[in-house]
Amino acid sequence: MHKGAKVYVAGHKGLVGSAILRKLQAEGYSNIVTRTHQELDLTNQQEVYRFFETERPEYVFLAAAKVGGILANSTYPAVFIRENLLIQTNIIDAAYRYGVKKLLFLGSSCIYPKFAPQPIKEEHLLTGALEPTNEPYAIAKIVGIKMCQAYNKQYGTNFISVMPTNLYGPGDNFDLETSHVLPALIRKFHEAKVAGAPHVVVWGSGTPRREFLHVDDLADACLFLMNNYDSSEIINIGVGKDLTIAELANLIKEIVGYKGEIVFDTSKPDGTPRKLLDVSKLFNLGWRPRIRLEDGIRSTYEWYMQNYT
Ligand SMILES: NC(=O)C1=CN([C@@H]2O[C@H](COP(=O)(O)OP(=O)(O)OC[C@H]3O[C@@H](n4cnc5c(N)ncnc54)[C@H](OP(=O)(O)O)[C@@H]3O)[C@@H](O)[C@H]2O)C=CC1
Ligand SMILES: C[C@H]1O[C@H](OP(=O)(O)OP(=O)(O)OC[C@H]2O[C@@H](n3cnc4c(=O)[nH]c(N)nc43)[C@H](O)[C@@H]2O)[C@@H](O)[C@@H](O)C1=O
Repeated sequence: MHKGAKVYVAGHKGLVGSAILRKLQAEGYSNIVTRTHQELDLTNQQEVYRFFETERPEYVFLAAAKVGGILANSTYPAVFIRENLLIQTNIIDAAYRYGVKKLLFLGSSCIYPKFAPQPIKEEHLLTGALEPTNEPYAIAKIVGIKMCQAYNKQYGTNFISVMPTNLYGPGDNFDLETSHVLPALIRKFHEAKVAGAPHVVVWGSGTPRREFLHVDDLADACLFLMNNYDSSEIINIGVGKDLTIAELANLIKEIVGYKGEIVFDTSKPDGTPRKLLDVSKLFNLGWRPRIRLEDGIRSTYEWYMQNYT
């Protein structure tokens, strides 16, 4: 991408889209196109075609999606499969019809089988059954990958698919019903500290392992791949290390400065036991994350305090 190229960031108000937008602006890209959800409903095919016909973006970051944590995914499976299929199908097809030079599709580590060998390599896709709590969402993401590959094969497009691990950072969703674990625990420990509550409830057994990547590192990797990766083969984005939910909870407890107890609610689902990504393919291209988990949690906690309290 040259600095004057017309770049469309779909989902620029979200966690990932806003980080990509910040990164593009910081790098001096001067011709960025965005639309809010209110201005353009990406589930509406006619509106999406009209937008691409009028704006003619050259590059697309597809970071618009219906996204949520384990509870939202298992409570609203129909919404997650429908909206994700529509959004990605409309954008990928419009990108082909209106001559987009390159598109980057954001998948997720939940596309891999529940019991995939760890760390999970890209070739483990479609080698086993999926985790039930987010299967409809994962299936939509797999369709997105296959659609990019099919369009590349049949139409000669350059649509790449990247698979990030669990993300966090400024702009995250802190709603306790729909968020992912890391922002949820920042909020729970903070509110318990302020209220002087004796304990904080952490869902599940605390034993599942998760890998966390700061969204500014993810945005950096997305720009790197947009500029340096041209292949239909999917590519993982992560840090190469994970920790248990109990370890994460203790780390956040310490950073927030909460002195009470942690109680595990085993009536809530654990989800997949582990999904550590094998990131050797990305690292071999020369990319590395920069933000340590502890530093990233500290700055995200500061962002939360400035924006939510
Ligand atoms: N967060 C994570 O841990 C991970 C995320 N990813 C992937 O990264 C991508 C972005 O996720 P993330 O930034 O976390 O999600 P967010 O929910 O923070 O952002 C998604 C954005 O898409 C917009 N959007 C949703 N539906 C529509 C629609 N119908 N029309 C227009 N805009 C819409 C949302 O707007 P509004 O809020 O107004 O609806 C929001 O701004 C997704 O593809 C996700 O699968 C992958 C791995 C992990
Ligand atoms: C990114 C990824 O995100 C999702 O998968 P997930 O990793 O299972 O999501 P999660 O962050 O919500 O939970 C991680 C673990 O943490 C535990 N946990 C403890 N306490 C809280 C808590 O308070 N909130 C939440 N949400 N989880 C909690 C929780 O029980 C689970 O064991 C999918 O939507 C999937 O689609 C996807 O792509």
